[in-house]
Amino acid sequence: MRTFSSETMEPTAPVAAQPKISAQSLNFFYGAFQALKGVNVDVPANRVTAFIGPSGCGKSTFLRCLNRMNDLIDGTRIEGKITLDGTDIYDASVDPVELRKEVGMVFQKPNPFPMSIYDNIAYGPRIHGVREKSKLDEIVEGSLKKAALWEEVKDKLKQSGLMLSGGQQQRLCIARTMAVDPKIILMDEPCSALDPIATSRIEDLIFELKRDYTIVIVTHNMQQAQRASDFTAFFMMGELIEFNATPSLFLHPKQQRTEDYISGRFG
Ligand SMILES: Nc1ncnc2c1ncn2[C@@H]1O[C@H](COP(=O)(O)OP(=O)(O)OP(=O)(O)O)[C@@H](O)[C@H]1O
Repeated sequence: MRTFSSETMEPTAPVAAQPKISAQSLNFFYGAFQALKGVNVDVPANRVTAFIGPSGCGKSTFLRCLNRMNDLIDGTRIEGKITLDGTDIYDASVDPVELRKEVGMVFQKPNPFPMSIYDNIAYGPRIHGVREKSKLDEIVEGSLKKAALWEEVKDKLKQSGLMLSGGQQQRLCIARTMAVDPKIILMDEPCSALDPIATSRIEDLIFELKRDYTIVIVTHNMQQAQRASDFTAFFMMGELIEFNATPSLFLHPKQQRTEDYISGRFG
């Protein structure tokens, strides 16, 4: 399997794992403004892939294409193809609600629902038809354990999720995402509102989670990309400039613009 830089269409790196998501010739428009230009990338399964690049380069737009969140914005248009396990996610037969169950998302600002910790986690499974109390209990406990939050909250599951610290709230949101059993977790700057200790806990968690999930993380923090990701995609002005294994991209960038960005010459 090969990956390509959109600039050169030359292979940039061999990728060891199977692609979970594949974008081909992806263009994305907000009205007349083209935010993504000819993006080709394979996101490997059970790995962490970081999207980096200067503000406004299209990282979040691309992330939102992966679970069709951009469908919710009026006047947008997409060209090209995105496949998940080989299935075109923009095919008319795909239900975006079902897709978002498979491709969960965690946002920049922790956004627990204004309800109990338990109900935050049980909310998604209930929507998808789980009614049995014992099953919901199992999902709540399992998701909180996976999100490394169980020990801190097991005695206060009836308390509001809004009472937790910022870092705990973000782990609650990660647990909530996992409760509907996704395959992929998209994270849009999940640590930008957190202090260094809470950030470090989320990074440890991301490392643990890649055993079971494919993770894509948008980050402005290049140290975080280096610490937490296996692969990195560098975007600039809507183009994917370079994609490679993270150590290679940071130590031996192939494109001058990647080198300029990671060495802090702009951005
Ligand atoms: N809803 C929208 N309507 C119109 N233009 C938008 C919308 N959202 C984003 N854009 C534009 O698309 C481009 C890419 O934005 P995007 O948020 O994807 O960039 P980003 O790389 O994630 O930026 P940041 O790092 O600042 O979050 C920018 O020029 C932005 O102004």
